[in-house]
Amino acid sequence: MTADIDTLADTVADALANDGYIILPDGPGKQISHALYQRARELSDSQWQAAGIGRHGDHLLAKEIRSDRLHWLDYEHQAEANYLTWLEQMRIALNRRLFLGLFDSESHFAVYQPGDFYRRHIDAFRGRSNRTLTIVYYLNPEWAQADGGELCLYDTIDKQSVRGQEPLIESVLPSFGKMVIFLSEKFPHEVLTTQKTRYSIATWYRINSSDHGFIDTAK
Ligand SMILES: O=C(O)CCC(=O)C(=O)O
Ligand SMILES: [Fe+2]
Repeated sequence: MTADIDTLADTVADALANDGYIILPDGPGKQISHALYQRARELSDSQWQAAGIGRHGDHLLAKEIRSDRLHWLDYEHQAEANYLTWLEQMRIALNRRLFLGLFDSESHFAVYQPGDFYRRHIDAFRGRSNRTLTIVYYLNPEWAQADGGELCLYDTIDKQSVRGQEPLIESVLPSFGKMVIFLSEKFPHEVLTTQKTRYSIATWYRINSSDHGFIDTAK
């Protein structure tokens, strides 16, 4: 497993340094994807919470912006623990290569029901967040173009473009096992309305912003 992580981390680090993002056909492997897909489907209604925006979640405002529901991962459940362990190995491997100072991570499942979306946003605002790297991992067998729910990534590298109208650089179908990794500050993105139930896991690697005796923990 470690050898695989190192090879993958080389590829990811190169892409992040050159382009700021990468789309991988397969993240931690089919076995982990299958276990997580099963886990997502088994979660009961009460285990999914409405998504907020911002770290403390303004739920009323959020409804205009996103309509998905979330479940945070932890080490209590085996499938979640396996993936969190993989994410930790990847975090350490990327730190060795890129010196990003990635300190910890937070991860949640998301479910989008037909009609759900997440409007264009940035996961981190310059100087105001410690979310540094975003990883989105898709758990949807048999996804077709007509099912919608694409992740659209926009480009901020072109300084000429008007804010909110940056050019589209990628439109990603949320197909099984696919993983998208990007610098959180650099890419506005959105989830187009889905026609089918859409499962994913979003992770943010964070830098440590603890100071003045305030301990900054994930979530
Ligand atoms: O599910 C996706 O494709 C992206 C989700 C997203 O942008 C987010 O949770 O911040
Ligand atoms: Fe996002």
